[in-house]
Amino acid sequence: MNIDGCPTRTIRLAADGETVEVIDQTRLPHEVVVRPLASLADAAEAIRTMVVRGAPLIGVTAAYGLALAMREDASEAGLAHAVETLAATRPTAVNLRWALDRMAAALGRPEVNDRTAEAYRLAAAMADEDVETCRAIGVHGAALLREAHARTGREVNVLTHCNAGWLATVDWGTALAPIYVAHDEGIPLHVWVDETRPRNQGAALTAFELRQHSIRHTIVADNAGGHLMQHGRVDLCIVGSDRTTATGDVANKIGTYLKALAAKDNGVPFYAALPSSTIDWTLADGVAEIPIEERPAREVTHMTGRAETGGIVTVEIASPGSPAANPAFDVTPARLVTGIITERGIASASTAGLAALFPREAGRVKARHG
Ligand SMILES: CSC[C@@H](O)[C@@H](O)C(=O)COP(=O)(O)O
Repeated sequence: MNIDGCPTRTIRLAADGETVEVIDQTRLPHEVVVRPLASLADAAEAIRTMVVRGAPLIGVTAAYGLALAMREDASEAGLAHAVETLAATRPTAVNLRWALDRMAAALGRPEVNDRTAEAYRLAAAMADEDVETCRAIGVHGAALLREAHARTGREVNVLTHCNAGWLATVDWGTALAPIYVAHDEGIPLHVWVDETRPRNQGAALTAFELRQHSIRHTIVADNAGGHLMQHGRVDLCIVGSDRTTATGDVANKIGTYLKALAAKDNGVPFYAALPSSTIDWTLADGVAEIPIEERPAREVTHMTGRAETGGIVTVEIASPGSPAANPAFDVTPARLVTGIITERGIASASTAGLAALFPREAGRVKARHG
């Protein structure tokens, strides 16, 4: 995608061929700052502090983090330490574990004699693969928007939560990819952007992306979705996911579940868009089994933004001294999900639906579990 007309990816290699460069998402939408990552510690810190965020981008950053780590210590112990350090950064997005397992298996092969070079090669391939996967999600999902437009004959209203756009991946995004593809085809669209408290990924990042791409959108308070759906102002919801079970339960940013409940009550189709790397084939019950990240209370009690006078400021918005809790994700049960948009097509949110699109992956787990 583009920032101010320049084609941009969220992560790339610097001119020295070793340092990794990422867009610092804690500074958006006010400033576009490229941050260099030069070590394992830098990569882990960038994921933990959400300089980079979004499940697919977390996975690719972890892959590059392993490449940076191999420069420091390419031994067996060095690899194990790097995997452990990166895996501990954020618990919910399974793409992190997926990327690390894939990298560790490839780097552990006896025929690999230069682990550093191989790690950079694999990380770059993973980044390219992510772009292709997300583009395919866009192509499949755009069919839903095309159909909605053909059915209604007017602008299609989509509601999305958090940021599952190109900033959350290497390019294109997941939930926003169908919106980009459909918009580029000329389908008239308007996106309701949930602000997404507490970190405001919707108001800050999704709105930034849509504005850069000249797509009509309106930021709404998180609590507005139900009201908009009751009044027929949402044709469909599309969200991303950080981990989806083999049975179709979808973990995504906190607040997603409430939108799905409102959608069910109002007959509004509710889709999750995700690459197959987000499916945790080992899990069957999302509510019971998906680990939910607890983030600092300060993200709830304080807010960061640009002061009307210019600089970036953090202000306290809560009653001083009151305790706050900050579960960062929730799980939407499969029964509330109309369909799952993947790189291979749209599946029903069920074991059979996902297995039909990904028979090999589903089969491997079945075999492992007997
Ligand atoms: C394509 S990204 C899908 C999800 O990762 C996204 O919806 C989300 O919840 C991101 O959460 P974040 O805490 O900003 O990393």
